[in-house]
Amino acid sequence: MPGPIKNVIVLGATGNVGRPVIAALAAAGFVVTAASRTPDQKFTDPVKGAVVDYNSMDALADLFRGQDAVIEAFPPHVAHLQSIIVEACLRAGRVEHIITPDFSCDTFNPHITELPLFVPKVEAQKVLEEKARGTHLSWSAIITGGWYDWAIPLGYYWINPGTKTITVYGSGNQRNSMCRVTTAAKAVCDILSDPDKFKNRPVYVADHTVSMNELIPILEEVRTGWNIVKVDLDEFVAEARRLWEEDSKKGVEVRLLSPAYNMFGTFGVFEEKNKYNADFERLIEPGRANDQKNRPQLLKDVRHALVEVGFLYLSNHGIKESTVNDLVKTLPVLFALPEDVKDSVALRQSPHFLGYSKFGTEITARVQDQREQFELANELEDIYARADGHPLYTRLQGPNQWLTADAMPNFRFIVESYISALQVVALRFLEVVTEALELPRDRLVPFTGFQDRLKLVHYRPFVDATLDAQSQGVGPHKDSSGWMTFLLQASDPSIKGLQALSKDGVWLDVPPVPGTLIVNMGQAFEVVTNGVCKATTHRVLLPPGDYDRYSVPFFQGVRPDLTKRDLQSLWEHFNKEKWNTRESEEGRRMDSPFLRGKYETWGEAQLRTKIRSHRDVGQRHYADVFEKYVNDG
Ligand SMILES: O=C(O)CCC(=O)C(=O)O
Ligand SMILES: [Fe+2]
Repeated sequence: MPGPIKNVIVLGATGNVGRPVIAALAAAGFVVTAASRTPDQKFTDPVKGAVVDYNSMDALADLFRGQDAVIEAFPPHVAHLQSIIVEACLRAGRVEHIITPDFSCDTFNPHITELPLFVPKVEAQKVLEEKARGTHLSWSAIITGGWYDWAIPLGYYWINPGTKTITVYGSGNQRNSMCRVTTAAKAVCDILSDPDKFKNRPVYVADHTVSMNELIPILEEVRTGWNIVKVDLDEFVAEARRLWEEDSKKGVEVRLLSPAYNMFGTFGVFEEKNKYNADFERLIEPGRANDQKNRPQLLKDVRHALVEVGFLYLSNHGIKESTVNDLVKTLPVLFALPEDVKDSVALRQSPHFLGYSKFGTEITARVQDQREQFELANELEDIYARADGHPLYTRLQGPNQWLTADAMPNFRFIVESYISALQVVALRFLEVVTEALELPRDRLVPFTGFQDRLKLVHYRPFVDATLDAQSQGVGPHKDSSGWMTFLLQASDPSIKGLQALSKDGVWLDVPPVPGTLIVNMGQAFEVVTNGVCKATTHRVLLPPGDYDRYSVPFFQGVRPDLTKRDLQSLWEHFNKEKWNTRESEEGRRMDSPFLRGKYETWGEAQLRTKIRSHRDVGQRHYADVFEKYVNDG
């Protein structure tokens, strides 16, 4: 039996698969080296950055020395390197396990080589098996289907929210399995934690298996006005063949960028008889919800907390202690930086409202809040700037502003690891919530968006504050930007401040409990559940004294293109007679204005809220709509 896997090197570290895999591995406690062909300054301790040179066997073997596992997260067109990599693993001596660069369609299907884009991958797999046979080296291939989470917002998928187009290939009845990148990243961790269980075989991982004809009514419930385009599959594959041959005649080498490549991939997904195993639902490994014994009690508790209470503590959430501790330790250092350093990433510079806001710039319930904060999000491309045709609110999405590594070494890595870990927790928790509210599996996931936001917050009471005149950390509010909030109270447990408004209208302390996160619902969740689950009103009131309080709320994203009608699509399920619920008078006054407001999409309402609360950003980056949003009552 090989020893447990600890040291892991990821090849293709900067890609769409590499980055989340690295963050998930580091969050799970593996010692990670991130290797890419060009030097990348982004990886800092504890993740080690490294440059990989596939032309030198010696250099490669050196790089692998001391590693227990190699993850190949590069695109499959680099798979001809497999022979060199396996050789280097064997020379390095200790490497026990390789995860191959599949992360796509089922390359173990016997018909797959009919789709020429997969041929190099299949050949690489053959080489791997030949070379590893009889050695201590084992491997796993992760089959995921399409990456719908990053592909859909970019319009790369057959659902294109930018152009509001759904393309249906053939009958539309073919089901296919599809995956989120974070789910695959979690699978990498699961496999490396128990490699024997998964060794020398494909592992099937996916979040959903659906057909276009099943998906269209769901998409239409969530948002109307889709333009549906039908494509004849025979003509489509004939055209793919023609383009592929034309490329061959021209001597095209990097096929990944040519249309024929994607067309064959699409055909593989929509072939009518599942010849290429695009629907692999029956093969998906359990992995989720393995604590069946306690499930009924858990569901009861969660339902009670959501409907009757509004706030809950989440323990045993599975986030690695060091991921939380690294962040907690960073906060005092971060906020102690000189004001000009913090201001180098000022929020006002960012059209995405991501950056630093100093003390006293925020007002809640007409009183100035006593806090400073950094707003961050999972790193997304600024698609609004990149291509025409996206609605203005998509501009909320975009890259973070990072402090330089000199000012804050490791900062980016610590934050990204935490965000990745929280994304996984939030999705797992949503599965429990869905079941607790008696909804079909995956029914709530379509309400969640692609951008999750994180705030790092620092509070200080006024020096002259008294018990009668306490400082307002943040005034009473319901969270507006998230679907669910997962809050980390990141100071000593003796430091209080957070309070929630009970159903009877009494402010209750919500003290920090080590090892837990506090979960509360956001305004969109309240609307979707027809008010059955109230977004609880809360505030931070700082008792007088000389201390600092730190907190880190993570706001799970809401899909910005949701309309009022979309948000009401579950109201029949959440009918008020069946689901008894109540709220205090003060809480009711906090109600979400979205349904009453005049804005059609959630994203536009969000943009309006952001512009109104950060007017400097609004004037600077949204001059055309500034007056309209600020003066609309
Ligand atoms: O700092 C806290 O504990 C709560 C922060 C909060 O409610 C918010 O920023 O929305
Ligand atoms: Fe809040």
